[in-house]
Amino acid sequence: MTSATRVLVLNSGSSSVKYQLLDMRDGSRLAVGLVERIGESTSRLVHTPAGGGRRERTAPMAGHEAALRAVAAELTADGLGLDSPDLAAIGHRVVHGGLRFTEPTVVTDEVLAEVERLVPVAPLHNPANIVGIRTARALRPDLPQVAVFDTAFHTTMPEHAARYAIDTETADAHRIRRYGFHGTSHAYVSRETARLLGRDPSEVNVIVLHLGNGASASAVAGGRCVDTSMGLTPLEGLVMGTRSGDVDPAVTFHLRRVAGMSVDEIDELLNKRSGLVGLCGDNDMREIRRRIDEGDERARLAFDIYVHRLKKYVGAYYAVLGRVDAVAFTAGVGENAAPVREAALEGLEQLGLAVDPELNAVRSGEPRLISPAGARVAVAVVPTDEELEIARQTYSLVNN
Ligand SMILES: Nc1ncnc2c1ncn2[C@@H]1O[C@H](COP(=O)(O)OP(=O)(O)O)[C@@H](O)[C@H]1O
Ligand SMILES: CC(=O)OP(=O)(O)O
Ligand SMILES: [Mg+2]
Repeated sequence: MTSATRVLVLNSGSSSVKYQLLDMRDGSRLAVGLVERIGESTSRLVHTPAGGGRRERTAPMAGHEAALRAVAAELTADGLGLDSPDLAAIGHRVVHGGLRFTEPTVVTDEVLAEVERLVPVAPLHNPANIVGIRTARALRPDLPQVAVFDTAFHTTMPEHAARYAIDTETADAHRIRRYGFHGTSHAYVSRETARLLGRDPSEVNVIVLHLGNGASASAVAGGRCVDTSMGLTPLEGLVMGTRSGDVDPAVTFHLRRVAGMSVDEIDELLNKRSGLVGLCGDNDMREIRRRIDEGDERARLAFDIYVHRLKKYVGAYYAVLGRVDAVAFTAGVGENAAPVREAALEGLEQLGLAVDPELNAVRSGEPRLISPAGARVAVAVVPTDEELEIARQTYSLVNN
């Protein structure tokens, strides 16, 4: 038990850090912020304390350690420094936890070594998470650092969904299987969707579509994940901002043998130069919609490919679940891009799926229904809150 009631959450991405300081007595935010373009000369920190007064700084930050030290300085300037006795713990998003981490975990040297061992299967994410943990630990060695894993929610997937159909001995020797990611978001959003419907999560089947820069779909039956679109790494599944999602694995052999690309070059191509950016040069859905409105054909095709893949996963997870109570759209694209929601469900009326154009056009930060009154399946927009969920899990671990 601790009398301290605050939790700092760090969500370190490949070139960014999102952070929030929360008071767990009521879940309120004391400060929120973001550092972008880490490693470039134009790194930018945007910090907003609870009372308002947004501050923005542009200064080169060579890596995540420099970024976190800059964040700590901003918090100190607001009297919310990391040295505060009110801080109970620091919660970290860790993307890959393999099979071992099914619950939030207090970080020890041994835990850190395991997260390090998983770097090859989350090369864009785990290294940043590790630096985040090390830096936070150096700043407050006495405080519990808690890792909350993206993979944890998906560990309930049955073997027939988690295994690839490849030679079992080879797969087991190298722990090759589908792990799934964005689990904190899929867990939070599926629960919030049940709440929106006024029902208990154990009673509802939900298809969650987490569409951010990285994107994934999941089938959640009675609160448990039964399938998800990301696999061994966050590359499989939906078309994303810069990642290809599903391709025939033979594409990689072809690029190696015929195009003469190295494995690292192919990795970079599929993770960073594919998806929307590879198709049309832009990865931001706002820009793509603007270009479509101007008659840009490449942007139109990129949008159509994105939506076609999404629709296929909705159909697949409908079949996996058998009965679907709700489809929930979340994250940057899912929460904001009405044309994506409309196009993804277009023509699925036979499945009881439809979007009401007027409700779909509403802009709001609140969970809301966008299906027509009386629809067989609820379609919802449910803003995700990975930071709040990480803070809750962190606080509950250190407080019990
Ligand atoms: N108003 C908007 N309309 C359409 N798309 C948006 C809007 N705002 C954000 N997005 C999309 O959301 C993406 C970012 O989503 P987000 O969930 O924040 O991603 P991540 O957490 O992976 O960085 C942007 O790249 C953009 O495509
Ligand atoms: C796992 C993953 O894809 O995360 P993000 O969307 O933050 O890149
Ligand atoms: Mg995200």
